[in-house]
Amino acid sequence: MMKKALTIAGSDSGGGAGIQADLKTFQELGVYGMSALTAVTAQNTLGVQGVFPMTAEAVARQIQSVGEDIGADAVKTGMLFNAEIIEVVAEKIKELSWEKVVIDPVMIAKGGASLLQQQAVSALKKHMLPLCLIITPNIPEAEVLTGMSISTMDEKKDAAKRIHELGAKNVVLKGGHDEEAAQSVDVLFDGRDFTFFSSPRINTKHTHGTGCTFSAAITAQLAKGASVQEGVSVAKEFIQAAVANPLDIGNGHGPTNHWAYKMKKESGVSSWRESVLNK
Ligand SMILES: Nc1ncnc2c1ncn2[C@@H]1O[C@H](COP(=O)(O)OP(=O)(O)O)[C@@H](O)[C@H]1O
Ligand SMILES: Cc1ncc(COP(=O)(O)OP(=O)(O)O)c(N)n1
Repeated sequence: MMKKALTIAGSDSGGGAGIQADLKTFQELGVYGMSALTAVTAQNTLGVQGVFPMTAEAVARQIQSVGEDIGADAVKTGMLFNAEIIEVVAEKIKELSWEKVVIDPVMIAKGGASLLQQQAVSALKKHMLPLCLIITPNIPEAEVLTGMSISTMDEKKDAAKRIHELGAKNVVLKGGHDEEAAQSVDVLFDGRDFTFFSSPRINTKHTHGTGCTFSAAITAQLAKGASVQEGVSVAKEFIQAAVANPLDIGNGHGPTNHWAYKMKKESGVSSWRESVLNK
């Protein structure tokens, strides 16, 4: 039976992040993808040129339409933009009794554009964190959620514990912003133990949408019945392949390569370029 995943997130017209990244990732991991749009962004690899939020009513209606007919085996949230949208999303998740919920607490795009109003952070903490199975903050987002500054591994572990105390059952503190490190290390805290997911850091500017893709891959795996640990492990492999095989699209921070993981798995070759060139 086909497994289904829903993304509740913003649209990235450039196709590298937001619902576009999520749906590509769901498809590549063999899961039927659905979307409830929270905002339309005019965006490309150079930055965000405009943000046009949906009404809270429109967001609620989309989620209800999916829930009352199709259903979802797992759900992720990305850009939620304002407190009104956050409140209706939380309401709908409760009403529909969805439990496999992954929150990517999207706040600021790489170019600096705000994708979450500052006054909505407390709504995110109050309404969304207690509902989620996994939250996947990057370092700046974890700093906002905890109010602490994070640079050392001890600080990362401390921050993960504090976010867990806010109600998130599992916290994956991502290491992509640790630019000096040789390894990109994501720290998972499940309320008791820490697990470290480490991969060589790739020196590239084409990392647009890494967080969306990573959290969508976890969601797809959860939809198929994976445990939290298994889901994060596959997501880490997925994003590593996607970053390691850039597509060179646009003039700025280009998207990652959503085909790379599956091509690598299916062809057995180590790089996506190798598999394409051999065809
Ligand atoms: N240059 C890189 N090399 C390898 N992995 C990376 C790189 N940049 C990000 N990642 C991985 O991509 C995922 C998203 O991380 P991050 O960039 O911190 O999130 P966000 O896009 O939300 O800022 C994590 O698994 C992280 O380890
Ligand atoms: C519509 C939309 N949603 C989310 C993001 C942020 O995506 P992320 O994966 O964190 O990647 P960067 O923006 O940091 O490259 C976005 N840009 N747009």
